[in-house]
Amino acid sequence: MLRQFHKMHGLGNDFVILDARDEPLAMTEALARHIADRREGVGCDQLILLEPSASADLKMRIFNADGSEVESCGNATRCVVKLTGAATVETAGGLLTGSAEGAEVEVTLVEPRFEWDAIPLAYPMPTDPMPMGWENFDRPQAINVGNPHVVFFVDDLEDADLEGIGPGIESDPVFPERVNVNVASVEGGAIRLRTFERGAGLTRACGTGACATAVAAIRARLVTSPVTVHMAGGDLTIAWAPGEPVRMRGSATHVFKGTIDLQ
Ligand SMILES: N[C@H](CCC[C@H](N)C(=O)O)C(=O)O
Repeated sequence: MLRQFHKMHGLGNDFVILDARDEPLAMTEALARHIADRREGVGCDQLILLEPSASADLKMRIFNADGSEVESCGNATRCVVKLTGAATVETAGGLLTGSAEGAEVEVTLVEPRFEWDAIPLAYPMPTDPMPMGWENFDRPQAINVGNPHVVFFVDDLEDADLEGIGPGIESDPVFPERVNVNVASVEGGAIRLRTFERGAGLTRACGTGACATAVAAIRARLVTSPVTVHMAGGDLTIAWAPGEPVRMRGSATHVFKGTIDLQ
């Protein structure tokens, strides 16, 4: 069975987007893993499936490269808004709004959650910061921005062994739904960020990671809103104040349209 797809990326965090609004497509973890495979499939960090929605212009389902279906994806939301012109997007992490403004896309995500059971954590504990450590990464803030994140602030980002320590934190039993791992430094009023993503590993940028990290830095009075977040793939501008949803602005790039044989 041949299906058309769009290949897009948000700051190097790349996606295969399948539009199933007119022609349903039964997605499985195995099929998502196959499409995301960079040798036997098309290759992407996340597979994005568009479906009809009763509450928004469309529904966006997100599957990590390991096949796991998750609640939210910031970079992909900008790509979907740019590709479809949708102004409202239903996701498992909440109802999002977006608009394309020239070369950039502005997306409003959800209001961040901070309670232990909203992250979620396996048992009650403070989340600002968590009284826990993993080797030389300790006392992170835990924040849910539609999906779960922990944020570690360090002095030397290059020295942080995120590749080595990330997998153990991602799958620590204290995170029953696993977690996205963010390590950041604050320099000159801006944030530099690296993210080890749940279900995808190190990516060149993470939109929800940038949102969670900006919220953590604003709460800790390390920066003021709006704040620029620098990542390997490029920059996002994040705005937030307590009691508000998080707003993200950045690019979204269409690379090519293709056809895949789903057998
Ligand atoms: N790995 C994330 C989903 C993709 C998030 C990221 N690509 C973004 O731009 O927000 C999770 O399991 O919650």
